[in-house]
Amino acid sequence: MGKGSKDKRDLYYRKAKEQGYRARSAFKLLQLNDQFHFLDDPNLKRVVDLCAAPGSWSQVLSRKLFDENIDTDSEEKKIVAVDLQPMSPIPHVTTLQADITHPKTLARILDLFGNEKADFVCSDGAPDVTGLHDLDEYVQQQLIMSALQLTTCILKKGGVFVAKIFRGRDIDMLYSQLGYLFDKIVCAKPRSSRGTSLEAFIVCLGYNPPSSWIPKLDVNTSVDEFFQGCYFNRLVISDKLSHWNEEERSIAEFMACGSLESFDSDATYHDLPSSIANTISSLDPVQGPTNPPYKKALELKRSGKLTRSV
Ligand SMILES: C[S@@+](CC[C@H](N)C(=O)[O-])C[C@H]1O[C@@H](n2cnc3c(N)ncnc32)[C@H](O)[C@@H]1O
Repeated sequence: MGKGSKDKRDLYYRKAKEQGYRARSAFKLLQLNDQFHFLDDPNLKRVVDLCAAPGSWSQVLSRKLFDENIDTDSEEKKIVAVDLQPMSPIPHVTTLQADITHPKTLARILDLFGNEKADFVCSDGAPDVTGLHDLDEYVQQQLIMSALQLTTCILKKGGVFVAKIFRGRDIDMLYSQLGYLFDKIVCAKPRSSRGTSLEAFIVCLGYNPPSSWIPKLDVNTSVDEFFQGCYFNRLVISDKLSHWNEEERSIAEFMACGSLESFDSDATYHDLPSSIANTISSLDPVQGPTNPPYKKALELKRSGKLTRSV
């Protein structure tokens, strides 16, 4: 594959570089926002981007809050981006290299917000895949739960939470549990997210937990323990079987996002207007990797010290 051929095959990859975004995922958040307008609220002040590296979602947040909404008081606005990996600086974004599952991370974010709650939290988290399908699915679910736990500790009432999910076997359960904490849950699929992938995004609008429920961030808490108190009066598990009550199944509304004119991420465009097709030349990445695992090997190779142990 020649340099630049990905520029032609994946138009979102190309568009990201043209518009100065570090990753094509920027368009997922932009297309979600086109549908739900959560970033167009002029009162948006404190925003958290979980699992943020390399930072294209943070770039979108920075542009929306500071470049487009210049009329509102920028003194009060704050964006905090958290990732295990280091991130190169982004204007108006405070980056934390930290694990979202660790309670100290929550304390650090609250500290940066002066103990005020956040208006919006998003998470595009994905763990490293092992290839063992069941293990990967389990770790992904744990990461979503951690993002949710952290969010419930930091989000203001009425706030919005957006997170990447994979529509696996048990996803209905997550939708119904989220329904206890938010006014509305939508499962959204932006056009820039490949149709062939199970990836989708839950958009949770109007944080509104039961008044007696206490949020907690603890990786050792089981899902049942976490939601304890939410089910009050809504779900009863009984040993005695009474007559069958047909309970409404909780299925999140599904919504495709992104205008029909936007590119389809699964399509190969053979018929780009020649004015575009002929001018496409490869563009350099917007931001090189900060500390890739292969960095040391490259340095050794350049200095002729790379040896292979047999
Ligand atoms: C798909 S990338 C995020 C892309 C980002 N939204 C963007 O637009 O540039 C997923 C990220 O999740 C991060 N991650 C995975 N587990 C994490 C954890 N426990 N704490 C913090 N970050 C985590 C990974 O380091 C990775 O950078």
